[in-house]
Amino acid sequence: MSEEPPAPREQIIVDLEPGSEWRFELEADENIALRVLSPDPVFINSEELPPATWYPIHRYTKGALYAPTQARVEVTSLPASQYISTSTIHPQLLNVHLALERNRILAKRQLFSSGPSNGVERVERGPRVMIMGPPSSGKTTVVKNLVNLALSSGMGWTVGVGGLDPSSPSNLIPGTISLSTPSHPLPTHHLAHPFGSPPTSTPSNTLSADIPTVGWWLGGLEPTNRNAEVWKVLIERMGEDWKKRCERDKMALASGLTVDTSSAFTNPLLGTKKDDPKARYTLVSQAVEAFEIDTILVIGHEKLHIDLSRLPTLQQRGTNVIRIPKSGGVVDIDDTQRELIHSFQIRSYFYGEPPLPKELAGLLGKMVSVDGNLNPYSFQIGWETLVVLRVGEENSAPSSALPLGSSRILSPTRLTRVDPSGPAHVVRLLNTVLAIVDIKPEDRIKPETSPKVEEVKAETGEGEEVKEEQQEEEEDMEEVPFKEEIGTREVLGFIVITAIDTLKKKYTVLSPSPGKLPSTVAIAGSIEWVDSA
Ligand SMILES: Nc1ncnc2c1ncn2[C@@H]1O[C@H](COP(=O)(O)OP(=O)(O)OP(=O)(O)O)[C@@H](O)[C@H]1O
Repeated sequence: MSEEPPAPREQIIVDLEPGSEWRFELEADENIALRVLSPDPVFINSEELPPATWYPIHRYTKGALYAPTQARVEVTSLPASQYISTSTIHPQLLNVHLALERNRILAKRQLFSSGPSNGVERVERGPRVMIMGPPSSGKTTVVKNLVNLALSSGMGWTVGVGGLDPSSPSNLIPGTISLSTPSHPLPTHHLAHPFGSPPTSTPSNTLSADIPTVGWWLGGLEPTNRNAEVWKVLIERMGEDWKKRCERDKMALASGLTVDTSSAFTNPLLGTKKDDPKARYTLVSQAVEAFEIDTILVIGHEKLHIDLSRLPTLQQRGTNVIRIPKSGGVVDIDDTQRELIHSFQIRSYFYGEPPLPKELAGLLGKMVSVDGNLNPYSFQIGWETLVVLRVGEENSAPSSALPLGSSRILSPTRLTRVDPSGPAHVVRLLNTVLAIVDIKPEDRIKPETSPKVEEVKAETGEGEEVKEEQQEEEEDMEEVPFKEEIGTREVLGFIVITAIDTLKKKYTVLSPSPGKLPSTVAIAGSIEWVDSA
């Protein structure tokens, strides 16, 4: 019996007026593809859609097509939630882009020519812009648009993208901050990696070009007062990395940097030391200093704009604070959706990006065949072999365990080795995502030079008692034979602990590719993942 040929597809057309946006929100069962039928270009997040070719967009994605001139687009199916709006912030984003582009061109001229400047304004480096705003204000979307505008200009820029939002969406696994350097416009096919996927050991996918990316592991979804010191060190390290990159790559220096931020940046009191009550917006000042940011774009939020314009640390540096409107199309992402995005991003790290659904396969031809070829690998590794560490004060023994009147002086980025034989509710390793860090021979410290836990006695007159307790505490804590610095080092990759065998003393871990782990020292945080796909 021969199969019946598929019914001819109904042609669904979206007509766009000049300067309008077609906004869509795809649900769990909605996958679409679209193609431009009219002669003029149509953009998605400032990436030009290839003319006449189908462009797939996966379920859950939310976004908008923008047509500067009259346009006609064909869609495979109409999402339940979609509408056309003539209110768009594209002209404003274009104005910002043109101002940034001018600086890039002047910087390039300055950096690549040795002759006198002949009265032309001297600009030593490309623009460094940081985007700020409350949750779901469109920060990531603005970053993506500005980066794509620069990468589409035909000038060969390699704009740095700073991901200072360890929550969602980020470039690597949630819990990471990242620095990437795309050289082609970033596509919008799905929500796993809005800034392009980093190269992993898994085969690359045509839907999200591999983008060179370096990541640092915070191990949490946002900067908080508890991880503020670790955050500070990570930002400094990332800033140094960017500086070094610019020293060896003049084009990167001329192209500049665009930084996405966590909405926690809008909280004036976060990360501020208790002994400095006057300090405000410490997270902002730290980032501005680390990356030598010259412009902050504030989305919407009038008070934040005024607050930052008056901030002495920014005034002293001459940082411009500019307010841009919030797009009416930005979708409020609730907690359930955020969890879904996080889970999706982690799954994509291990299993690759989602395969295209069959109904789009015929339309997209070759694009489909590369999906689903990924080779994640699960294996067992002994507790003694895989060294799992935690970074920071919050992971050390509780201060309440110390004698009355005494307090502990610990380095805020100290390392603690996690002992998996401890009580499960304390150890919390099952389903934990671990960041693998590189260890060199010089990172190991000899036992006699290992840092000891120090305690100071408050003036209570109970000296002897405190000393005794201190010794017990020291004996209980396992010394970590590595320099503290490895805990905030750039990461090599990620694994997840999927099972713990307490009898055999082994972890089962999932890695994105077969073969030996690049290092057997891993940092745990609070990011957990269970594959529910
Ligand atoms: N003009 C638009 N039309 C339709 N959807 C949009 C538009 N602009 C942004 N969105 C969508 O709204 C959602 C929130 O935007 P975005 O992630 O840029 O905000 P954010 O401020 O970075 O969020 P977060 O709170 O995670 O920091 C995203 O799914 C994005 O694709």
